[in-house]
Amino acid sequence: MLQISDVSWAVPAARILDHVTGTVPAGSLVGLLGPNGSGKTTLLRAVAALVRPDTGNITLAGDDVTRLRRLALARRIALLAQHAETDLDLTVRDVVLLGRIPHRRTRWSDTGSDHAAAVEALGRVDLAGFADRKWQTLSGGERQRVQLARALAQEPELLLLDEPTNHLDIGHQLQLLHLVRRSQVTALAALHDLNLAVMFCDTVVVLHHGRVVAAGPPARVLTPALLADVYGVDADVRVHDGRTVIEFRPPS
Ligand SMILES: Nc1ncnc2c1ncn2[C@@H]1O[C@H](COP(=O)(O)OP(=O)(O)OP(=O)(O)O)[C@@H](O)[C@H]1O
Repeated sequence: MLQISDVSWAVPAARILDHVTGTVPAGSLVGLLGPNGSGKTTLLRAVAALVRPDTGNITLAGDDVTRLRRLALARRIALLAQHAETDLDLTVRDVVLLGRIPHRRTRWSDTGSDHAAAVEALGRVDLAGFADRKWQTLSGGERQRVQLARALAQEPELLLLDEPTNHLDIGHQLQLLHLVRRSQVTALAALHDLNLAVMFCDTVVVLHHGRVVAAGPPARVLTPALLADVYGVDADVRVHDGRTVIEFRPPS
């Protein structure tokens, strides 16, 4: 379980995270929602121990993430960042194998099981035939799926996803979140698409100006009043065949 307790972080000009508290129970998928600039990426980076909170703490299965050594962190937490780019001349296989580095006994050699984990992860993201392709030749959506394969090959205890459906067509958006759910990995995902959050997340946490303004099951949290307050949009929330669907109206 991930526990975030009363976390604040500020830069000289602004408080970016303001007393944020929340949990991600083991095996659940929690959606981190909120408008642009509300603090989602910063919170994910704090959970990955890339940002050190000024106050509060973050624990994974009881261990303070800021006290974990780099290798332990890399074994336990995978971060699928928003803009994972490289200029290196890597193949898809090389990129996915990066996820295995924290598990190697020696630093330099891939084992048969590393290769098997990489091939299996590529199959799971629907890119089985791509192992020898050059990273630079992939489309944006293919790159995103390779990065997910890298994160899955890492076999983390916690998966952090920063807008993972960026660049993906609707079929692959649904497939990616379905895959995360089915893998039963404990996951925290920053999402902009609120209907995807309703469809796949066990609970959501809504950030606004760095504060948690609502948390709970998505269908209960995402009311028209909240969407108006936080996103400034006019929306209807309907239930069709037992599924909650959010319909947005154009600004008047
Ligand atoms: N190192 C920094 N120095 C100054 N401001 C920062 C720093 N890091 C983040 N911010 C600011 O903090 C706010 C929150 O940024 P963050 O990237 O966490 O938002 P977000 O919710 O992920 O946004 P988006 O949906 O646009 O990706 C933004 O206003 C950003 O400009």
